[in-house]
Amino acid sequence: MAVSSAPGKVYLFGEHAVVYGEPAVPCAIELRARVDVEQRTDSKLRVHAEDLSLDGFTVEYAGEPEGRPDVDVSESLLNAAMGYVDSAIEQVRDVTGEDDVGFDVTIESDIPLGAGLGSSAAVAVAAIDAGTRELGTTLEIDELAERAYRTEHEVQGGQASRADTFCSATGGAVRVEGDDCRSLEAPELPIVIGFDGGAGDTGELVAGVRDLREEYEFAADTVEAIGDIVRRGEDALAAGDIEELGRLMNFNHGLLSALGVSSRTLDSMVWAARDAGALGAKLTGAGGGGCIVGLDDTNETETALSYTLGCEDAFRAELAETGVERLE
Ligand SMILES: Nc1ncnc2c1ncn2[C@@H]1O[C@H](COP(=O)(O)OP(=O)(O)O)[C@@H](O)[C@H]1O
Ligand SMILES: C[C@@](O)(CCOP(=O)(O)O)CC(=O)O
Ligand SMILES: [Mg+2]
Repeated sequence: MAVSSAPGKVYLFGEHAVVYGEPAVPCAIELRARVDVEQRTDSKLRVHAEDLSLDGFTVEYAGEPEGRPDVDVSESLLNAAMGYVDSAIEQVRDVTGEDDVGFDVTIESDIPLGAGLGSSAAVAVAAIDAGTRELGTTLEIDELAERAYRTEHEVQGGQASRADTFCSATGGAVRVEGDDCRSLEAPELPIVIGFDGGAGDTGELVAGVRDLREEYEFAADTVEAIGDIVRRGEDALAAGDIEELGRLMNFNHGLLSALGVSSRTLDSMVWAARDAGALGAKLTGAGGGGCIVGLDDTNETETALSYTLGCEDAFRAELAETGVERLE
């Protein structure tokens, strides 16, 4: 058996725009997905994913060729739920050339699903890493990140960036622009997260921004303006200017909101954080529902969020210095 874990992330800046070649700066956080992979004697794939709960059902499912789980939900919901693991295992088969190999895969994760904290990337990175090691191949981190990116690309309907997967594989703060992925020096950041208990469908939200960009020139300009914010943000990060970082995060949230990916609860958590004195606050990840990220080194934001209608959980997040961890 091989066991790997990989962290989730928050976006300081640049989600969505990064899909169209603008830069983005995500930052790995100490919430992890852990994946155990054990080779089977047959070619079946069985996935135990106790956290995989969508619209109130929890499944232990077997991927192809054992068939779909017997649960009463739509095919598309099920595909969205199972897609990342199935596709990660396909990458393991592809990179090792062992097309007919079967696995038992067990996933345990601290990262809420579909909430913008990169659970999909963490699961893909950890699953590919453990799966390849189970077959005796240890991938270089860059290759691992690339393979995990292909998983996200496939499941998100052909549109994804390398940001989440590179960040999860390497840890720390990173900068991603197209296929140029690098690590950044980052100061200690007082990260606070608010979670509305909900989720957004990454593929759908990405498609929504794509349609807007195609229809309106000003939406395409908005995406480019996010790129400008990210470039300013990098300077602020390098200078350790947290106040400027906060202002830029606020601006970034406004533009994401204009692109239609915020929600009432995300907006109210963002405002609660700002009213409490956060230096900045924005949604993180695909949006639609899920998490916001704020910067505040006092307890005020966390406290204010915990009293905010629609906020289910508020907590501080530490930067994860290490990306993938090879546990067994
Ligand atoms: N603990 C888990 N077990 C199984 N699959 C998971 C787990 N966490 C995440 N996933 C996969 O990732 C998907 C959520 O990814 P996504 O919509 O991109 O949101 P995010 O990456 O922001 O959490 C889930 O639908 C599921 O397919
Ligand atoms: C919206 C996007 O920029 C980030 C999605 O992040 P998450 O899956 O919501 O954590 C999509 C991508 O970069 O592939
Ligand atoms: Mg994701």
